[in-house]
Amino acid sequence: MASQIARRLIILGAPGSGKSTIANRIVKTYGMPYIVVGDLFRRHIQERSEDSRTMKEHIDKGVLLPDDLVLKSIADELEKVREQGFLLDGYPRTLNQAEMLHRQTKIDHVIALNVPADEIINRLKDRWVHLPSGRVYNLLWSAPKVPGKDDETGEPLSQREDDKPAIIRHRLNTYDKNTNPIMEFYKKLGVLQEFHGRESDKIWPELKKYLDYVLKEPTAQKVAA
Ligand SMILES: Nc1nc2c(ncn2[C@@H]2O[C@H](COP(=O)(O)OP(=O)(O)O)[C@@H](O)[C@H]2O)c(=O)[nH]1
Ligand SMILES: Nc1ncnc2c1ncn2[C@@H]1O[C@H](COP(=O)(O)OP(=O)(O)O)[C@@H](O)[C@H]1O
Repeated sequence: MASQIARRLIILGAPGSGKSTIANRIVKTYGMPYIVVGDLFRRHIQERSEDSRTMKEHIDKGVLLPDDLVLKSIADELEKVREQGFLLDGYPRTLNQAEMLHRQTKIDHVIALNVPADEIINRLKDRWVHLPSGRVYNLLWSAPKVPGKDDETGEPLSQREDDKPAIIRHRLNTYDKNTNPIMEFYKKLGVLQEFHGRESDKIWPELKKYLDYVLKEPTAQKVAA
């Protein structure tokens, strides 16, 4: 079912909490454009485009990229989907990013995944990705049909540099440091909804019930004429 009115959604969560996994189910169910900030940077790095060196240096060490570079990178993508609405994954990661976005684009719903850290660390050691598409697999939980190969293209899967345990711990610390001010920001705006759990298959039914309700409500931003 595609939502008829532009809805602007954000999915928040720690690295490895299942944002991409859940976001793909949201996109399949409600049919809105899906912007994955991390994949955007990985594409820049693969294409060796402008700023790709800075991006690679930061990402391989699990260090957040400068706020202004991030907003510059996603501005064009958001502009392209302003009318249809979108699901944004991987932004904001700092309060400043949330405030900068709020000045440009009002967000209708913020979905926050809350998954225990031990569960996340356990998952990420088995995360394999198909870099060109951003498709995500897990050797124990959602393995590819052919080991090491992407289900759709048959191209090789790889593990991300920043999924190494030491880098993950750093990224989780960064997330813990930054997340409360961002959650408070969206709580004050009355758009935050948190979902707690250890498994995406348990979080999804509750999240879908919530979205079925809110996406039917005509509360979304009237698309600017
Ligand atoms: N064991 C397990 N793995 C999961 C679950 N949900 C997602 N994953 C896997 O955990 C890893 C992180 O999920 P991902 O969607 O990439 O999280 P993101 O970093 O927040 O986008 C991937 O390998 C997923 O396939 C789950 O409920 N259980
Ligand atoms: N909004 C952002 N602000 C700053 N850096 C970011 C942002 N989003 C992604 N990055 C950079 O890209 C890396 C990978 O992000 P992402 O693919 O979203 O990780 P995950 O899917 O594991 O949460 C981050 O560790 C960070 O270095």
